[in-house]
Amino acid sequence: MARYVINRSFTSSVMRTPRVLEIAEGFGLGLTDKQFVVYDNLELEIEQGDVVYINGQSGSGKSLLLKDLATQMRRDGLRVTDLNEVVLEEKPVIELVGRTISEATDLLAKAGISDAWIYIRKPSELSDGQRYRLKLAKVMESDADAWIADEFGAVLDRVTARVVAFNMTKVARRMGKTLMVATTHTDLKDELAPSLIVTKRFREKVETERGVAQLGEAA
Ligand SMILES: Nc1ncnc2c1ncn2[C@@H]1O[C@H](COP(=O)(O)OP(=O)(O)OP(=O)(O)O)[C@@H](O)[C@H]1O
Repeated sequence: MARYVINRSFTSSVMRTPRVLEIAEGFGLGLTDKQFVVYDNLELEIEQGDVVYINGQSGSGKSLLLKDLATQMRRDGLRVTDLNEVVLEEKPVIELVGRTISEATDLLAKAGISDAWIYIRKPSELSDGQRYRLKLAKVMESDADAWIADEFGAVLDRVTARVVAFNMTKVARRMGKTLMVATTHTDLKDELAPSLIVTKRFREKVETERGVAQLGEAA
């Protein structure tokens, strides 16, 4: 079990343009620098193989948390594959994952792609949602210790998002990977069967819920 401590705050300084000054005057806003705290000594214990589901409204701090966890894990010597860092070569989809065609179709199916027309297209010819799923297949192919995906399933219709969440959890648990996803959507709890749910509220408020599912339950 590794323990991570997250601290994050920003000092906001406002650029005093004529329009800003007019707005400030009109709405009675003070323009002195203010510090706002996003995380204040948040302690998280994450075990290898955990599924971590990070929720919260837009701007609440989900991406910052994922990035900090990834940084700390890498500092501890863990290998982390981040969906945001996946670069797609401009080749047919079927060439981009797996060592064989059957491995490729299997990984793609788990990521929600099972259409032969998509297999033969290049990434630039895919929709955002198709590209996102292709990146998920690349993440599932990686032999890293932890997989992270921000905006998880955000560009997918909700049925596809649920199917992909279920498959990804299953693969991660089978392979003993730590899976950490962040999204504003709160509808993936059943499919992800997370071992840890982090709900980020505004300012530094955070709720955590552990033990929603034990390793292997979702498989
Ligand atoms: N470099 C920065 N300087 C100042 N404030 C920042 C910086 N990076 C992030 N923030 C602020 O920190 C807060 C959390 O940002 P974060 O990107 O983690 O939100 P999020 O929950 O992932 O949002 P979304 O769902 O919209 O992607 C936001 O209010 C954002 O404005």
